[in-house]
Amino acid sequence: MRPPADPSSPVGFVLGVDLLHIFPLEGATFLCPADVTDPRTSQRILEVLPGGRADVILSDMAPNATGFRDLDHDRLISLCLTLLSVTPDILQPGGTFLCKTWAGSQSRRLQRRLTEEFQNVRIIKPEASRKESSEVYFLATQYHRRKGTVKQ
Ligand SMILES: C[S@@+](CC[C@H](N)C(=O)[O-])C[C@H]1O[C@@H](n2cnc3c(N)ncnc32)[C@H](O)[C@@H]1O
Repeated sequence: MRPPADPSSPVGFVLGVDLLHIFPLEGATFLCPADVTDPRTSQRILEVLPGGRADVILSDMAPNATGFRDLDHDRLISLCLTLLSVTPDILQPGGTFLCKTWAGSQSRRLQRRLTEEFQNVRIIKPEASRKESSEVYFLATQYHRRKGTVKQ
């Protein structure tokens, strides 16, 4: 997501990416079908984003649930880590990363990785998220890249 340079202007740039077809939505651009785990998708995102950078990466991605809680958790964490691995190419320094997870044993691993790259990392449970669901979101702000990461 790229908010307007002039805050009084209501126009930003929103780019949606999904494996599935997304119906057109006024004011948004979509890359679909596109798999964020495919390096060609990062390339396409860079080509479409104005200035080649996003201020916010927001992920509600989830794999199709198998019903095996641990497996589903691991697959979703892996998806979040893959997305995090492309942030050096896409996210503006100072930017924000929000991703959905299902709570489980690998959550700490994701949290650790986020803490290496962002100044602030919080776990949030939005009001709209059902209380009985294990869904929680990681909100990471003030992106500074991992020490030693060199942008190509
Ligand atoms: C919980 S749904 C999100 C739905 C969407 N936020 C909405 O309100 O319609 C999870 C979405 O993640 C997408 N997804 C899962 N794995 C993906 C991947 N590797 N690349 C891109 N999208 C993926 C799925 O196709 C699905 O549409």
